[in-house]
Amino acid sequence: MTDTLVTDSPTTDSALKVDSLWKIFGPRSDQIIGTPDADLSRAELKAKTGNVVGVKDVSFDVAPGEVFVVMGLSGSGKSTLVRLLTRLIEPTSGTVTLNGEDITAASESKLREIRRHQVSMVFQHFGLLPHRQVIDNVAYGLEVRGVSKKDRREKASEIVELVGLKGYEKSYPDQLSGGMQQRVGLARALAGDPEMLLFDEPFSALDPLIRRDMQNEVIRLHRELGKTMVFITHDLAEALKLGDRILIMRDGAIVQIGSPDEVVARPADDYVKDFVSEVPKSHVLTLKWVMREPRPGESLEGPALPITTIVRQAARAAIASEHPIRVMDGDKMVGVIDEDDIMRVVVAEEES
Ligand SMILES: Nc1ncnc2c1ncn2[C@@H]1O[C@H](COP(=O)(O)OP(=O)(O)OP(=O)(O)O)[C@@H](O)[C@H]1O
Repeated sequence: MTDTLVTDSPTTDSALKVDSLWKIFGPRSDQIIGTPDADLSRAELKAKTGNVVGVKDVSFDVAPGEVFVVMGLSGSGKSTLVRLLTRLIEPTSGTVTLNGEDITAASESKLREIRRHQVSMVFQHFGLLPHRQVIDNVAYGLEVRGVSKKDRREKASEIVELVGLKGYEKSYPDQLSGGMQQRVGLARALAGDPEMLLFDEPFSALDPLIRRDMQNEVIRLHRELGKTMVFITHDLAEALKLGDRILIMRDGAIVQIGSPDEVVARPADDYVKDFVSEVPKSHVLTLKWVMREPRPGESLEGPALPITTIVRQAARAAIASEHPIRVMDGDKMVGVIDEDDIMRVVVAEEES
């Protein structure tokens, strides 16, 4: 979502830190971790013990303001993982730390406080209150918190405008399209000014065009508000579009964590490779992955572009310039790229 290449674990303090998190469903689920059975595949464990691994030894860090996407097919454990983050489901083992607070050790009252003030969730089926107008749906969380009617209406109007629903304050949910209802859901999540937003496949039921609008809306809101976001999806294109980094899950475990360009350029295994095979490479890869050393005698007078530029965005400059583009990492030239190099990426993606 940003042009910044986030490769390693964030160096800033984490907004969210997940450490060796497990969720096993079934009988005696707490007696599996640490035994050889924990190494069995999900199917083998189920056959042997009747337990199902929902989330398997998952660790990751999310930096403040980062958009972190968790992607996987149905059954890969995404919903379980997102619910573990606020302990809507109890972990079997491991820890979740939110803004320095150990969620796994928090009391019930602390958890309620965190869910009300620090983290908001946006679901596919948002569960808007049908007999309440948009404005009161948006203000609902503030009402629960005991904010006065005047103050919560004021805040809710501000947020309604922010998500593009101005004029619909007095409508009821069933008078709105699916996309607009999801905007109400977004507004409701934002009204309490949480530090983090958790999205659980919020746009999966929307038509493709409306879905695209909503994705753009998330990008815009992130730019304006800078909130940390954890976004769950089964859609790779959505993951690549929204994520600063993407965690790919399979059978409850992590297959790869990386920035969109890393995942596409260096898939961790055949599973990810298969996933990304249809992705238009020139839309995702940055110059980092396609630049080369200058050839002897080659002109170094071409325009300079940052190494984080997406290939497609560099194409116009490459075509317009007689000289190769200089690829810059800060002030340092780290390589060059010309029209032919870019064409090679585009042709390769057409062939695949
Ligand atoms: N309460 C439960 N009891 C037993 N097994 C469960 C429970 N909840 C989830 N599972 C199992 O855990 C695994 C992960 O499920 P989860 O719903 O987290 O996956 P998902 O990636 O979110 O899939 P989907 O997109 O279909 O919801 C699945 O095999 C599922 O059957």
